Amino acid sequence: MKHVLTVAGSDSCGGAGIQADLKTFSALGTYGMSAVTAVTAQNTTGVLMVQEMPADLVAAQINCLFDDITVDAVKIGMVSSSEIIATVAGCLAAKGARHIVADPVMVSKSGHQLLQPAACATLIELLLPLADVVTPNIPEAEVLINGSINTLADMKQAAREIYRLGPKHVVIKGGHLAGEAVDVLYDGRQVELFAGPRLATRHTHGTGCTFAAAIAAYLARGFTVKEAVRAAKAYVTTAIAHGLPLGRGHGPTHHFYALYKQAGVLPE
Ligand SMILES: Nc1ncnc2c1ncn2[C@@H]1O[C@H](COP(=O)(O)OP(=O)(O)OP(=O)(O)O)[C@@H](O)[C@H]1O
Ligand SMILES: Cc1ncc(COP(=O)(O)O)c(N)n1
Repeated sequence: MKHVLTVAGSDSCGGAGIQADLKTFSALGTYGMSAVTAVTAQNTTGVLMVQEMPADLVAAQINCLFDDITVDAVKIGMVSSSEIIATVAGCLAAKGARHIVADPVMVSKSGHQLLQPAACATLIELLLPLADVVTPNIPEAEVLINGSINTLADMKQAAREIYRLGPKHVVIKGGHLAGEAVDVLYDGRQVELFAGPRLATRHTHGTGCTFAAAIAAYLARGFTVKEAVRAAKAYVTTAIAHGLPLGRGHGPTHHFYALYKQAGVLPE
């Protein structure tokens, strides 16, 4: 079995962050490990409180895993400060980490800032060049290019511009545009589109985390980036289709639908 590490924030309601990543890793047949960068108190309606972990504790979590266990892929989610970003980038570079998927988390679906605005430059400078795949949503891509994205053509152009910042592949997620949910992959040569139906649901908490974690799990299992993005898109679409109507806000995606169905624990 392959081993995948998530470096991200903890989401107490289990829909996004570390919790979404670990569920995704398990659902996709990989062994999940974590380095917690921050603890958030959040539910489906919003983020109430955030406590960053000390940078040396973040470093210790990452280093002790690489010193003991083969890490086949790494997913990076919420890394809120310049100090934490520099620490994570330094540790991963020093350990020669492979298959790095960086999800440049900036603002939660409920509107809470998860990246300090001053840390954005550090994310661009230190994290993007380390990434095999970077997976901004549309508002994040707009910040990275300092421009606006309203159409599929804008997404393709933005993917090219973000590629110039150093990642080996760019996937811009189309969850925030209207129409079909189309994700755009650029590998420095070609643009590929991954389209899926737009599902009419508000239970989309953690879709971006789930998608990036799935790409990391598939890369660990030996898929090419293109194959991993295709498979991750199928995985997140199913997880959204069976999203759980928990709480009063955006409920989480469902990671184990097929398994639970087979086990007979879901109502018909
Ligand atoms: N309503 C929807 N129906 C189908 N697919 C969707 C929908 N919303 C998002 N997706 C897909 O989910 C994945 C994540 O995209 P999205 O743009 O929502 O990321 P995100 O904003 O980073 O998510 P989050 O911040 O909630 O973790 C993409 O593959 C996108 O196409
Ligand atoms: C710890 C953590 N990481 C990431 C997200 C983004 O997910 P979403 O945009 O669905 O709120 C989040 N809410 N919390």
